[in-house]
Order: sequence, then structure tokens, then C-alpha cells
Amino acid sequence: MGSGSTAARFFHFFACLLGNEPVLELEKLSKAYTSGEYALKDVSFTIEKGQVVALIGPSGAGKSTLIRCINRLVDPTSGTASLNGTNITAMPTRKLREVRRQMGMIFQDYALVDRLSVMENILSGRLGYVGFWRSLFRKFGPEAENDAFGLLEKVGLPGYEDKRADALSGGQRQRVGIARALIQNPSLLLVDEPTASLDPKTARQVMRLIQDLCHERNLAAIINIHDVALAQQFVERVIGLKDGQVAYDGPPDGLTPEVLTEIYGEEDWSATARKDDDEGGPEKETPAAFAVEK
Ligand SMILES: Nc1ncnc2c1ncn2[C@@H]1O[C@H](COP(=O)(O)OP(=O)(O)OP(=O)(O)O)[C@@H](O)[C@H]1O
Repeated sequence: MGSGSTAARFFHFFACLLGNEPVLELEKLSKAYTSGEYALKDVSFTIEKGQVVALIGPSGAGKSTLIRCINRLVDPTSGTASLNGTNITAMPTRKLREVRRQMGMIFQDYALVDRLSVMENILSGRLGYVGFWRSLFRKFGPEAENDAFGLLEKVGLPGYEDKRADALSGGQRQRVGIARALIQNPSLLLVDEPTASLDPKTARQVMRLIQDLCHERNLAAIINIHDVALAQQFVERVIGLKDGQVAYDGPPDGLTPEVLTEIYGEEDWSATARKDDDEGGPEKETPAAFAVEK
């Protein structure tokens, strides 16, 4: 382990002492694909426990590459990513299973197994915790099943456990995807365009649900999202990528037309950027967050 990672561990330890517990720390993370072009260039930021962050930026800005570097589906070219103080960029592949179960993934296309029940889909989030034979026969134990029932309530789908995944609406499928990610007991949620396939109302419900569950569990999340207005409504921090670099890192209110022009280019942003006299800040937790569209 080099001196860089020793310094990173020191800063992580110090930040924890100060009460700002970093979950994810990126230090000059870069990725060049074989074409030689950089998809990410020196990306550095820290996400603390309980912080919900939107990752925005135009197509090709590097958002998916960043998420993939964090969960090591893609190996960064240089720089480091640390999860709870452990450098995951340097981790050998055989150890990745352990670190990946600390990262819950939520996908645009839900990634459910259609022919399986809601309960089986949720329990598959526990695959990283059981051995080969138990995973093969999908034996996760009564404790995991209890957790799954609790999560079904949380995501507003009580009584849905025996329904097949392909009998659900898009919004319901995403709720199952959220429950599957949470049953992993992750410390970080990586959320890839969770609302891209949903109508505006369901998209809001799903964003509200993610926000509420993160606050309730003090869980950090990065949400890759194209809908800037939706992001502004439900997160406390926005990171804007442009050409693989961080072009903005700040509160949703700071996304002025000028900042959006810097990230996306010239456009009439007046309908998108939150105005100073709008009701400020992301939505706060409300019981309505758990209302379900059926
Ligand atoms: N497997 C790959 N091989 C080569 N280049 C790639 C690969 N994946 C992504 N890229 C390139 O890296 C850059 C960043 O792509 P990435 O998919 O991360 O952007 P994005 O912001 O997620 O875009 P979108 O919003 O359209 O999903 C682009 O120039 C893209 O062409």
C-alpha cells in the first residue's frame, strides 16, 4: 500500500473523529478507454453518511463510467476510490464480492428476474452473503425473509410477495429493485437513472422513496439522473460532470442558468433552474412518501 493510501486512511480517520463520516472518497479518479480518450479525468469528491447526491451531465460526460469505476465493473486507469476507508481500486478481484455487497445497485431497467416472485427477487439481494449451495437453492434463511417482508412494507408493496415480477408496473418493479438493494444492508446506494422509464408522477414517487429511505437509514447515495428539475427537488447535493471532469459540486439551488450552460451548453434554462424565490431545498420526509401507485 503506497503513501497516498496511508494519507487517505489518515484523512478518513480524522474526518470520522470530526463527525463527518465519509462513506465514499474519490481521489483523482481517471479512466481512459482503449481508444485513449479520457472518460473521467481527475475526479475527486467525498460523500458522507446519509448524503444523497445527484450526478448530472450531458450524454457522454462520464456518469456511467464513474458509477462503474466505483463498483469496479470498470477498472480506473489511475486515482483511488475508497469505501469506508478501504481503497477499492487496489483490491484484487477475488475480494470484490465483499466490497460489492456494501454497494446496493438500483437500475433504470430494474434488472428483476421476470419469472421469479417479488420475494425471490428481493432475497436475491442477499446472494453476496451466502455460500454457493445456499445461493443455488435460494435458501436465505428466516431472518432474511423477515427483512424482506419489512422492506415490502417500507416500499409500499405489502402483500405483493408472491406476485411474479412480470406482473408489476414499472413503478412497482422499481420499488422491488429498491427493496432488493436495501436487503443487502449497503452503506452506499449506486442508482443508475432510476426514473428514466417512468411517468412523471411515478418518477417523483420513486425519487421521494429513495430520499426517505436514505434519510431514515443514514445511507449515502449517488443517483445518476438526466432530469435536472427532479434531481433538484429530491437531493441535497448535485455533482455536474462535463467531459469527464467535475464542473459543479454544490447545492441544488446553485444550478443557475449560467452553471447549467457551463455543464450542458447554451440553452434556455429559465424553466429548469430553481429560482431564488422558489421554496428552497429538497423535499423533506413525509408519510406520503410511502404512498404507492397500484
Ligand atoms: N466500453 C467503452 N469503451 C470505449 N469508450 C467508452 C466505453 N464506455 C463509455 N465510453 C466513452 O466514455 C465516455 C463517457 O461515457 P459514459 O457512458 O460514461 O457517459 P454518460 O455520462 O453515462 O452518458 P449517458 O448519459 O448517455 O449514459 C463517452 O465518450 C463514451 O463514448
